[in-house]
Amino acid sequence: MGYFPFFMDMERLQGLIIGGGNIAAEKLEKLLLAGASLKVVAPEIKQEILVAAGVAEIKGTAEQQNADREPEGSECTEQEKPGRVEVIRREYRTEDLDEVDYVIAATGIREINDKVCREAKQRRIPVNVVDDPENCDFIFPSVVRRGRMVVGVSTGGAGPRVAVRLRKQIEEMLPGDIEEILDILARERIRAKKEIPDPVQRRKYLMDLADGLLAGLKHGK
Ligand SMILES: C[C@@]1(CC(=O)O)C2=NC(=C\c3[nH]c(c(CCC(=O)O)c3CC(=O)O)Cc3[nH]c(c(CC(=O)O)c3CCC(=O)O)/C=C3\N/C(=C\2)[C@@H](CCC(=O)O)[C@]3(C)CC(=O)O)/[C@H]1CCC(=O)O
Ligand SMILES: NC(=O)c1ccc[n+]([C@@H]2O[C@H](COP(=O)([O-])OP(=O)(O)OC[C@H]3O[C@@H](n4cnc5c(N)ncnc54)[C@H](O)[C@@H]3O)[C@@H](O)[C@H]2O)c1
Repeated sequence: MGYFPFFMDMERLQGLIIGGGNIAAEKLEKLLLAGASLKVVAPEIKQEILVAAGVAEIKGTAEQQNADREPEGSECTEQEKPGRVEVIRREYRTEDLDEVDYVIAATGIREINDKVCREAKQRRIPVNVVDDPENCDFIFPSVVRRGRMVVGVSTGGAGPRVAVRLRKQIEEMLPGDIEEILDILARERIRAKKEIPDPVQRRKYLMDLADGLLAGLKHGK
């Protein structure tokens, strides 16, 4: 195992989640915050995933939620809000991997997860198996988001609870205005690239600006 935290632009990739239960819903929610496009394939799909896909309304009671479900064995593909979540209510098939950039196996059924994992690896599609870190090509970190800033904490699978605790500590220590600071820096960066042609001067300008904004923060908070 040798993990490296690349920060991928998820908006460019097509993801697939096999399984539509609690863990699938959690992974989906995190990926959607990064603007991901995902297909979810499972015979039973949780209400919150259907809501995210735009194929169900938020309902109050469990009875109402069950009433929303398609009869078992029905197969239907419903295209949701453009480019975000598509739900396919049936069991996994190999061809689900067609044109997919990464896949998450979250069925809780060992044979199905193993099949997804094996077939993804055959196609060199990165795979996450939620209850089998040894077979994962990528694992999920505990995430802090503040606007453009993202922190991912991983213990390499050793202790997810530790990742959660560290994430909470990082959340507490972050300056409140970090989002605004990064918005200013992003704007100034674009402007500086156009208006300060000398790279040495540009670099100094951007470094001084960043240091100044952060210093102001330290004193202001
Ligand atoms: C960080 C987070 C992100 C997320 O889920 O997106 C995440 N797990 C979280 C929480 C959490 N998960 C579990 C507990 C109970 C305590 C415990 O078991 O330790 C808690 C703690 C809690 O809930 O407080 C149970 C658990 N998790 C895994 C297994 C299987 C195994 O280890 O074999 C089992 C046992 C299942 C069982 O026994 O039945 C596996 C994985 N979980 C990972 C990620 C990956 C490695 C991350 C790392 O580097 O540490 C990895 C390898 C695969 C993956 O999922 O990618 C998310 C926190 C989100 C947040 O709040 O910030
Ligand atoms: N990674 C983590 O952080 C973590 C934490 C806790 C649990 N887990 C593990 O995650 C697994 C899933 O948990 P859950 O609570 O989401 O389970 P769940 O029972 O709520 O959901 C299982 C889903 O798999 C679907 N499914 C079953 N057979 C399928 C098939 N052939 N093709 C496609 N989909 C199929 C079901 O329809 C359902 O949507 C469990 O094994 C659990 O131990 C992982």
